[in-house]
Amino acid sequence: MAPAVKNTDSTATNACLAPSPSKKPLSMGTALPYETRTAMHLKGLVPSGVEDFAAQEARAYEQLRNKGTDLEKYIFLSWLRNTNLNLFYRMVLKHLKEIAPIIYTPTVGQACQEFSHIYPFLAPPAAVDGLYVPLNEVDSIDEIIANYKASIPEGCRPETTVITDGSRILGLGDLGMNGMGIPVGKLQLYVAAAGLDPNNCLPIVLDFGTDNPKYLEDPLYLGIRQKRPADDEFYAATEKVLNGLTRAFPGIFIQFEDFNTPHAFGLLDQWRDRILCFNDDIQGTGSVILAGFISAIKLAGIPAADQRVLFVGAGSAGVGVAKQLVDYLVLEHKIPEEKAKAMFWFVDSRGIITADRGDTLADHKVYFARSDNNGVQCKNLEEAIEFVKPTAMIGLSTIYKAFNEKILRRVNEINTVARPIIFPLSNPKTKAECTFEEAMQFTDNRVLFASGTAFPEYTIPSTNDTRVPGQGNNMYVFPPIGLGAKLAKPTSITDSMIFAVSKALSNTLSADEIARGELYPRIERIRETSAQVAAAFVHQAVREGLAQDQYWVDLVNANPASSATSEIPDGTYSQAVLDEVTKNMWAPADSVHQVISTKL
Ligand SMILES: O=C([O-])CC(=O)C(=O)O
Ligand SMILES: [Mg+2]
Repeated sequence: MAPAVKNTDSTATNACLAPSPSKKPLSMGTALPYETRTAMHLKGLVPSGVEDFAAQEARAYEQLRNKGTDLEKYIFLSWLRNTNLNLFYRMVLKHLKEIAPIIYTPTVGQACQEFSHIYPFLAPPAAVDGLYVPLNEVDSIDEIIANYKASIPEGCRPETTVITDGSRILGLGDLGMNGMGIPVGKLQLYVAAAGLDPNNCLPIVLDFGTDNPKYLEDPLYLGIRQKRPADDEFYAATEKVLNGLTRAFPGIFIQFEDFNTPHAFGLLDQWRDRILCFNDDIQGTGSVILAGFISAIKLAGIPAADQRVLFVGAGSAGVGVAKQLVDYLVLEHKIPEEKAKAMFWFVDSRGIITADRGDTLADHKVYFARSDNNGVQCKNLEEAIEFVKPTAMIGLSTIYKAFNEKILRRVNEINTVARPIIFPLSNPKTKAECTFEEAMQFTDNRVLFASGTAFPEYTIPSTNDTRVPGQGNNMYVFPPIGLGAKLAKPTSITDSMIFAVSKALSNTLSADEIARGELYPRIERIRETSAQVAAAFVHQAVREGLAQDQYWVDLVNANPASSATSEIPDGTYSQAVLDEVTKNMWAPADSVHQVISTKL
C-alpha cells in the first residue's frame, strides 16, 4: 500500500487530535512518555512500559485478528475508534484491504441490523458517534447542534456530513435509527480513502421512525417507536434539520445516503441547487459504475454503441447509474440520446419495464420504459435475457443469487464475441446477485466483473492465475468528491463534476491492472487514486466557474490541465493541483511527540 500521505503542517493536521484544555486528553495510554505522565498526573495509572505507536498498533492488530467473527471485529474497531482515534486510523490505513469490509460493506450491514443490540455503553461526552435527530425534536435542532459542538475538540468544525434516515439501508430495507452505522462507516472511508479530518466529519441519523415491524417490536430497539411520517411531514422536518446544519456550519458538504428511492430523488431535486449536497446512491453509485463501465467497454471487444445493457432492479441507484451511462454515451461516443437510451432495458419485479405493461410506473422509471416492444411483455429475468440478448447485466435488485448458474451460462453463451460484463452491485453479500467465483466459473473466466460488496480473489484452477474482482463501490468516488468539495468549495455539485470524477477514476488504472482485466484500481492504492480524482474534481469545479475558494481558482488557472470544455469534462488534472490536494490530506500522527509537542 502507498504510504499515508502526510500533511506538511503537522500541527494543523493534528490540531483536532491534540488534547484540548476543556476536553479529556487524547487517549494515548501506553505511548505517553514518563514526563508527560507525570505532568498529567497519570503516573502509576498505566503499566510502566512506554511504547511507540507501532507497538500499540501491533497489539491492536493482534486483538483484531483474535476476534472470532466479523461482527466482533466491527465492535472491537468501533470501540478502538472511540478510545484511540489515531491508533484506529493508523491500523485502518495500514490494513485497509482487510479492514474496509469490516467497517464498511458487507459487515456494516450486519452491524446496522444489530445496531441497537451491539450499541456500546460508552456514553457521551467520552464517545459521540454523531447526531441522532428524533422527529419530535427537529425544532430543537439548534440545541442539538450546540451540544455536538460542545462535545468535539476545540478548533474542530464539521465540514462534511453523511445523513440518512435509515429507510433503505444498503439492500437491507428500512432499518430505522439502526441505519446510523452507515453514516459512521461512510465517514470512516472519507478519512481512510481521502484524508478528511475525522474530527470534522459528522454522521447524522434522522430518527424518523420505521415501518419495519421487527424493530418496532424489538424491546432493545433504540429509535423512536412509531411509523414513518407522511411525505409532507418528512420534507418539512428534513428542511428544519438541513437549515439548522447550514446555519451552524455554512458551506458544509452534505451527503444524502440510503434514503428510500422517492425521497432520495426528492431531496436531491429539492436541495441540489440550494446547498452543497450530493446523493451518494444516485450520483456516487452512478459515477463509480460509469467509471467501471468505461473501463469494461474498452476491454469488451465490441464498439460501445453495440452494448445492450440489462438492468436488474429499478431503484434510485439503478436509474441513477443508467442515466450517467446514457450521458456518457452521448457526450463521449456521440451517440444520439434516443439511441443511447435504447441501449438500456430495466427489469423489476414485474418484468421488463415497458410503457404498455398496464401498471402505473413510479416517476423515476418512466424515462427508461420501453415503447419498442411491440406489445411483448417479458415477465421475468429469463425471458428478458432471451428478448434483450444483453452484453452487460447490472444487478441492483437486492435479490441474492439472481444471477444463478443458468443465467450466467446463458449470458456467456449469447456473448460469443464480446466479453460479458456482469456487475452484481447489490449490497451486502447476502443480497449480491452472484459472487466473483460464480461469475468466473460460469463464464469460462471471460467475465468483466464489478460487485458492490467486497469479494475474495479467485484462482483459476487450470492456470493457477489469481484474478482480483472489481469493487464497483461508491467508496472510490464519494471520498474524493468530499475532499474536492471541501477544498474548492463549489456552490453546488453538478453532473459535469460527477462525470469528471468517473473519467478520472477510470484513468487511474495502471497498465498492469488493465492488462489483468481489472476495472477499478486496487484498494491498497485508494489514497493515491482519491487524490487524483479529487484533483480532477477541483479542476472541473474551477472550469465551471463554481469554485468559491480563490486559492484553488488561482492554482487551477495557473496550471490548466487541458482544454476540455465544461460540457465534456475529461477528468484531467495538473501535477501542481494534485500535489496540493495531496498535502491537504489528513493522516494519523506517527509518534506521540508529533501529537503533544505543541499542546502539553
Ligand atoms: O454503501 C455501499 O456499499 C454502497 C451504497 O451506498 C449502498 O449500497 O447503499
Ligand atoms: Mg448507500
